[in-house]
Amino acid sequence: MAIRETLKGGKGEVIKNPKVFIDPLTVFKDIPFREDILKELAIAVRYFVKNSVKFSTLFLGLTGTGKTFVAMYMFNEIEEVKKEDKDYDGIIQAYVNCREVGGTPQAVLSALTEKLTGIDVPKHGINLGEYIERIKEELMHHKALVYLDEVDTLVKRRGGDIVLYQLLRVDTDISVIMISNDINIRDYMEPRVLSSLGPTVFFKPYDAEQLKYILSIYAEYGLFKGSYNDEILSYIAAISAREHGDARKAVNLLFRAAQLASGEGIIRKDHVDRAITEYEQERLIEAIKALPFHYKLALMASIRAEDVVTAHKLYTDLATEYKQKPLSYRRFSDIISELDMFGIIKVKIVNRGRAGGIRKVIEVADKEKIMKALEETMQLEYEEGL
Ligand SMILES: Nc1ncnc2c1ncn2[C@@H]1O[C@H](COP(=O)(O)OP(=O)(O)OP(=O)(O)O)[C@@H](O)[C@H]1O
Repeated sequence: MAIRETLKGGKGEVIKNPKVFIDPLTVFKDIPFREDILKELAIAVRYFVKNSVKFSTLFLGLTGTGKTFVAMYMFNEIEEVKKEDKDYDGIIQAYVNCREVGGTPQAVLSALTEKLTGIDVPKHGINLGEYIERIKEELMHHKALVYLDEVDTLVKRRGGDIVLYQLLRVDTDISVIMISNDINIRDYMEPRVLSSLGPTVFFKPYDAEQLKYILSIYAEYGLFKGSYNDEILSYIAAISAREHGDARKAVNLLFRAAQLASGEGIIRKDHVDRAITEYEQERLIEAIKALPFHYKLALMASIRAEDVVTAHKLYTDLATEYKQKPLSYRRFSDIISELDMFGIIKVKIVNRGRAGGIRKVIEVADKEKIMKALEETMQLEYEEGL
């Protein structure tokens, strides 16, 4: 019976329109707290379209500060303006997430060429200059606006910044918006790349007040009236502003809490607390999946062992099993300390009393979940040759 109620979405339902949370760009008419950035960008785009003044810009800011949101909003607005203003007719837009396509210069350039020309291009066996040539050819009669998201993954690859340089300097009408959440991205660029890069736009973290306002819009469009109150929004906003003002976290927490409250008609603090616990666990799993291979081996050994000495023995066996040269005890100990600092494991120093010396005892919470995450990624990495 309860399932039928849930299927029908009747009494006690909290979420009016989930699309607001899943695809917010379909709802947001403008983007609060990012109006100035959007206006400046719109002016640059207009000069580019109407007066052929090329531009490039770097959106820089921590995660969840609205960089991709602003870029995609602009993308959509330009597509709309195309319908009204003839000058925009010949504009081609291409959005590429550098990490998602693989991050290498080859992968990014082939994805970009494909998007700009609309033709499949080989992903291997063709040199980088040829991609640029194909882009140039296509852009003899068009102008292109290129969005390179997570561009830090490209820049950190060998030759990655040179690809950017070529794109920025190519003798065609191409403007580039780059997006990065790595604040140090510019340290990875050669001086000549840096000097051809346009201005950097900083996305400041939202404060609790701003996050609350943002949440109130999601709640207004996405939730039923009366299913939330001011305190709940303030609570989520305060928590999301604590590390840094991450709107993604705030919106996710509200959506998850609303799902947990489904059937109960109102979001309570304990729904939010459960959503936070889940969120933190997911983050931990993500962090574990992103660890370097030997850290994963060390973590796996730590789960099975009680102290650091035993863990090192197990680690050595594991490394051999995975055909890796084991690291020394000293280096292993450093890794263990780092895992402790990340909060993934806990190392406690226990005095052995009269026998002398100390024993470093390892404690790991959520062993099963961590093990599962490790097994999933390690096998893959191993098969792909690390
Ligand atoms: N000003 C805003 N108004 C409404 N929602 C926002 C705003 N800023 C961010 N968001 C929400 O936060 C989510 C994350 O933002 P976005 O994808 O732009 O992050 P980002 O800065 O690109 O971070 P990352 O570097 O992690 O990709 C968006 O999908 C959107 O739901």
